[in-house]
Amino acid sequence: MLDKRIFKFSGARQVLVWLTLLAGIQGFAIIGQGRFLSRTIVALWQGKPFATITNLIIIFALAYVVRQLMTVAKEYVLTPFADRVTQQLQQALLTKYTTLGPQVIASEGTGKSVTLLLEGLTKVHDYISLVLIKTVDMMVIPWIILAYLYTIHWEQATFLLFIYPVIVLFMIILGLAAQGKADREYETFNQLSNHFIDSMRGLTTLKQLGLSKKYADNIFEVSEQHRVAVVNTLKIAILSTFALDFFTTLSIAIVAVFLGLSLLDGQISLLPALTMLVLAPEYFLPIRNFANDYHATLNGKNSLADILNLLDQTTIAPTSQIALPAGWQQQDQLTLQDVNFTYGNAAHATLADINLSVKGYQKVALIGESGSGKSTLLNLLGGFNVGSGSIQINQAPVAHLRDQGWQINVMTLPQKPYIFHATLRDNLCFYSQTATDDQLVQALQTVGLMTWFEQLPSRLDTIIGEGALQVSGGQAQRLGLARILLDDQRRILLLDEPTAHLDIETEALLKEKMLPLFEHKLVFFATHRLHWLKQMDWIVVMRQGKIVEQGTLSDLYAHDSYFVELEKAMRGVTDAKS
Ligand SMILES: Nc1ncnc2c1ncn2[C@@H]1O[C@H](COP(=O)(O)OP(=O)(O)OP(=O)(O)O)[C@@H](O)[C@H]1O
Repeated sequence: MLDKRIFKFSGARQVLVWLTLLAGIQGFAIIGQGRFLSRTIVALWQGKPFATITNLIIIFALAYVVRQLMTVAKEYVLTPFADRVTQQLQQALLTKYTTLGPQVIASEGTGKSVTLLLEGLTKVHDYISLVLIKTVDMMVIPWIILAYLYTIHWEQATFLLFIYPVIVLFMIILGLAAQGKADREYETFNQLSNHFIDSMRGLTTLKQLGLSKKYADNIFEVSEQHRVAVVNTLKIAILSTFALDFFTTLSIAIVAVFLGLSLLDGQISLLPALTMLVLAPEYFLPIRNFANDYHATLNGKNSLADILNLLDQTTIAPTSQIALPAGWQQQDQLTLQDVNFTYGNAAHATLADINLSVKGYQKVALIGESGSGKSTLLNLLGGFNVGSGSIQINQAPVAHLRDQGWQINVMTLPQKPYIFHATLRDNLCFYSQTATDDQLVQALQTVGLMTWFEQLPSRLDTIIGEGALQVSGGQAQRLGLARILLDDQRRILLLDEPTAHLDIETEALLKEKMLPLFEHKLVFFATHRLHWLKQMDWIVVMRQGKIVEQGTLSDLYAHDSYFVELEKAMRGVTDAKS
């Protein structure tokens, strides 16, 4: 039940010491409560004066209050710790997602990532709040009570001692079964989250393909699987609660029978027998509480394990070793030698033996069939992917390009620039935080968005993006371009098929705006559209993660090369478009 990694969090040991201390006091309070309740009953039985009984009742009440106060105190100690840990985990998780990049979201699933960050953390909070108290109670209270019971009647105490491991064994067996069911429940829950988000995102496509009904059925099926998994976990939970209650009640009944027989035989007097009988259920109570909450905390435990496993994934921390004080300049040179890169879950290297050298304001096209590794190489050049091999900037070796000195020079324009749910102003001031409103409007004019802009209700303050004013693919692309236009510092441009989803007219219009942007910049341009190649200085041809050819366009045409073969194939596709 207890994930030992909880103890790695700062303050966990102090919390544990406090909980042990409070549980100890509570153990004594329980004994006091049992002892004085028994004495009161015996005094009543013996018909003692009311004054004697009042004192006994007062002490019993005091013990009861101390017991309850300890419960409150334990929560008082634990809740700030659980709050702090959850907050730390949330921060660490967000940082990790940012450092690991979009690949990790893609491999985990957006739905799961979102539920982990929202619901998962709440479950972890509940788990920490419950698990530590219950575990400490179970480790401390029964043994204090048992030690006291030994002073009363050692035979019955020994019986209670021996029955305890049997109950623990039983609990472990049922716990393992419950863990299996809860794992299945957790798995189906994550599947459901991912399916749901996927279907929501792809709703337009599903509608167009007439598959929305099929997907709705699919979601229903997964939610049914989840429902069955939840019910199965509940069945085990109810069964184990029932079994545990049965065993503990039976044990107490056996103790009661033997105490009764001893009373009849005159081997024990009423007070110790009654104290024993009152305290026997208290002896079993912590383990029953532990078992009852065990099932309630299993999902929290799984979420915690998932979060900690994700946090344990190695990430390469950003460095700040690369010095380009004046930004990327005409004389600067970047060299990649035998660079390899493998995605975490892939069996083979996605990029292999990459050798590439670029200088100054070169325009470099990356071409190759789909899946050949163009985007992966662009991500490596942007410092998102970190591979192995040698990288040099101006002949000085650098560990990787996840470096602030490098990344501060880089701008990217992807296939579909992401439009944040924010004002148009915030969406534009991406690379240039200090741009004035006039500059923003000028940029919108340059990318041909003036007519659209003039119709916006609050102009630059209009909220755009999901859940607000929607923009078309072409408009998003133009906004992405405007982001780049507004920056006059960064001189390295990474473009990942920025016009792939645009019609040929929009592309032609945008090309006009884009080409001047390429001046005085180092440009890496991944594309399937051949007409861009004429404007490029250097062409890198990729195939199955390798650079198979590189050179100027005329160099490549001069040989009967893979490029010519690829070009023919691409022309077959693009001729229809261009
Ligand atoms: N996050 C990822 N995890 C594992 N493998 C990945 C991941 N992203 C891409 N790949 C794999 O890496 C290979 C190269 O993909 P990449 O996206 O770089 O190709 P590409 O040339 O840009 O393709 P396209 O022209 O279709 O965009 C593919 O086989 C792809 O399946």
